[in-house]
Amino acid sequence: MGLLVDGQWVDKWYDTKSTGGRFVRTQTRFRNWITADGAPGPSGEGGFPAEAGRYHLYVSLACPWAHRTLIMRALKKLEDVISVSVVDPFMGEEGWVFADHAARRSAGATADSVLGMKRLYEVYLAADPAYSGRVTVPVLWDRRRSTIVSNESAEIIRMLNSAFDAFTGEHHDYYPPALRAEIDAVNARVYDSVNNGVYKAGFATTQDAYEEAVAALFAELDALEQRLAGRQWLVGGTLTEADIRLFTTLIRFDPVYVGHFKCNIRRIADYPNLSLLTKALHALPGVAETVNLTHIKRHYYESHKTINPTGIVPVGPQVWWG
Ligand SMILES: N[C@@H](CCC(=O)N[C@@H](CS)C(=O)NCC(=O)O)C(=O)O
Repeated sequence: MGLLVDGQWVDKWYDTKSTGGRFVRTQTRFRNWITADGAPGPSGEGGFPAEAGRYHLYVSLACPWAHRTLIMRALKKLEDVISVSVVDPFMGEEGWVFADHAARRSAGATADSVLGMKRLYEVYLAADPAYSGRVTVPVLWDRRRSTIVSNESAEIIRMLNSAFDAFTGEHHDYYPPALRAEIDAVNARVYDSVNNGVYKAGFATTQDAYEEAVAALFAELDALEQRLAGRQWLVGGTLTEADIRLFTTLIRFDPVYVGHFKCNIRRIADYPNLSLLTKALHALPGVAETVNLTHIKRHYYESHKTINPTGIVPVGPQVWWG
């Protein structure tokens, strides 16, 4: 695991010394938007019009942020419009690598079918030879301009939701204007305490930082459980991106976050309403195919050597969501 500094790969774990043992996520760098007509989006520059066969997603099946993009691609039926490459689940000293370069190839991982690179950081360097920063998935690549459109999952799912309607028969809006304020409010809480909260607990290097993160995480899970009493979805009686964003953490929770990240006050299986939400999303057409428990468990337990030095991957738990 590492990062690029002025175009050079440096093998380095997260630095929590300067932040009192707290894990602080860095800001995402490529922030352009694909739009229906190529007009600029809320950030970045224009010139990325929606087209079939032009854009490519680099993902990890282990990663909850990348998982959002795969779910949105499946729900919007964009499989034939946007292609995908999948990195190997093990993130070692070279960071994310593609299947043909992996030490122990895992079913479901692929080669880089666009650029033929061995390592994901080479894709970043193809976009910017002097790039400095973390090399994360997901990455949305533009074949035409040979650059990265975006590496911010929250924005990529909105592009997939709204820009490609001319190329799909599936027009459900997962971020409808009338619900945006409420979706944004739910997303903000879920992001801070749950999606990122599990990482804050797991990557903490002081007892205080860990306990603070776990307390906030379970307070928010308890609040979400209450919110879901008598309703199927988080916002507005309809499936929205807020549900998708919560789901990718929920599905990893019992198999990984309870043990590996020590988020063990309760399991999601102990929350009836959160369990129902997990099952409902998993049952949607195309979603189960985006869930790969082998990649999920292998990535976390094998890659984070400071947390799990033996690299042993637990056998359980039994799957309860479908
Ligand atoms: N803000 C990014 C975060 C993505 C992210 O952190 N991905 C993780 C995998 S779960 C990653 O690639 N980490 C590599 C690293 O930090 O070096 C997003 O949501 O798209």
